[in-house]
Amino acid sequence: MRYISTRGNAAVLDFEGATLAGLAGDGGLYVPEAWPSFTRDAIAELAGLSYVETAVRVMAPFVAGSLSEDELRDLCSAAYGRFAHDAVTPLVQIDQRHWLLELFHGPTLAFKDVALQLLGQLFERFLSGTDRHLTIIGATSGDTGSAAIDAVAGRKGIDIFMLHPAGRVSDVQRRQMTTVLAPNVHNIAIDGDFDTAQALVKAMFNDRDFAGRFTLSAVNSINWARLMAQVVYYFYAAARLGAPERTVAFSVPTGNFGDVFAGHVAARMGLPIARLLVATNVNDILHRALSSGDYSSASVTPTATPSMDIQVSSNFERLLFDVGGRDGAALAGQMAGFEASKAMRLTNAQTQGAAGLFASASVDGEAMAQAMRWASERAGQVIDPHTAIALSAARELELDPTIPVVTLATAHPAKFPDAVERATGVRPALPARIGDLFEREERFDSVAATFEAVSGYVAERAVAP
Ligand SMILES: Cc1ncc(COP(=O)(O)O)c(C=O)c1O
Ligand SMILES: N[C@@H](CCOP(=O)(O)O)C(=O)O
Repeated sequence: MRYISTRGNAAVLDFEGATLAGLAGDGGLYVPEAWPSFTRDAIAELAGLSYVETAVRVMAPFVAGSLSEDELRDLCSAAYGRFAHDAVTPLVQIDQRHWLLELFHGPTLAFKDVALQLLGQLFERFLSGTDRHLTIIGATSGDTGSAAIDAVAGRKGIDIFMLHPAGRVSDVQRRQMTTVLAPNVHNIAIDGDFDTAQALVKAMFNDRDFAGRFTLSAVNSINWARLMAQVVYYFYAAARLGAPERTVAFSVPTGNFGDVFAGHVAARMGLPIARLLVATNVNDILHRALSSGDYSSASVTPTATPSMDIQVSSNFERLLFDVGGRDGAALAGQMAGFEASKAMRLTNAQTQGAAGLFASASVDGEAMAQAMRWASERAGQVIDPHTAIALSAARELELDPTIPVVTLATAHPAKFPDAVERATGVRPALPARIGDLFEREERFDSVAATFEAVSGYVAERAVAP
């Protein structure tokens, strides 16, 4: 499989190259040159397979040329062996129509573990036998950070620098990052929001002088391997609900557009998906873009769903590329305009190309709390606020009522105990394996949210290749 940049002007790479590079050299994002295609028979065969076998079938075409199926199976077994549920991502029924796909049984209690546990294995595999040293730089609104840190802490040949917005992640989220004291882990609190952190990370990748001094890599969903691993659970869930004979809809709590883009990839590969519902909180740039073509960024409003407090969604670029005619040069111009003005209009091709599959909704705090109460009263399910945003949107989705709607449950409720308690009266406890989180020592540095300060901090500590 070959990977090309959404902006059409970067080296074409194989899977290993795209995984290690993270961001493309022209500022774009890597995508497969063509989508692999699954027949109906191949989808039907997935119904009885374990998560690991499903993962091997779904991901094998994407890693072809870089990993054999047996190598991929070994990496998946190691990655998913650390999950606390045998099904890895179990489905839970709430009522006749609604299901939850629980994606939070990994080590750090959010869906990010599904991809990042594998990415940690991939980094180790691609670095083994070389003397390369990776400098990973990432930005987090709370969940990517801990999942990435857990995946690479203590690994040889890797340093990770993780930027989080000070005061804008939950205490559990922050401690899950800052209590990891491995010497290759560097937590940086910046005075700003997630968009600022993400822009600083991209600026470091795009600064030739800085990037030329280190072997930079990414753990955010700008890294194609992240999304590839997330495609798997769409197949896994749909196969269990009767695909390909039965179509399924998915409601996805959305911020950086990675998780829902993975659903788009599954649909491109032939999975019969009736609808992908993009559910945002009041930071609704994606809802505005999909419903009216207006992709203009406003300032971020802090909410009870901090992981989705995002107004510039990295992976939306991948969708615009894919549904807009795959014209890298045109998209490079469009993105340059957006980067300058923080506003753009989608082209007709982009709007219409997205409309066939995507629907969207913006959900406020009250509707989120109601969804939490409904899940608790209807099915005894205590859900996290991000999941509740998507469940609330799912309940309003206009669709043939016989089509099952799967809401992606992206985080364990114990990551956001205050919001859950406010809505339901129940204070979810941390699982025993991290029960002592609040007694652990924390370590992080506060750094000014400027390119000079953050790149200087990284440069002082990073290892040249
Ligand atoms: C718990 C949770 N739900 C939903 C999202 C949004 O996912 P995405 O950024 O892939 O759209 C995030 C952050 O990424 C998250 O941490
Ligand atoms: N919600 C995310 C934001 C970063 O998203 P990513 O999927 O691009 O890593 C987080 O928890 O950090």
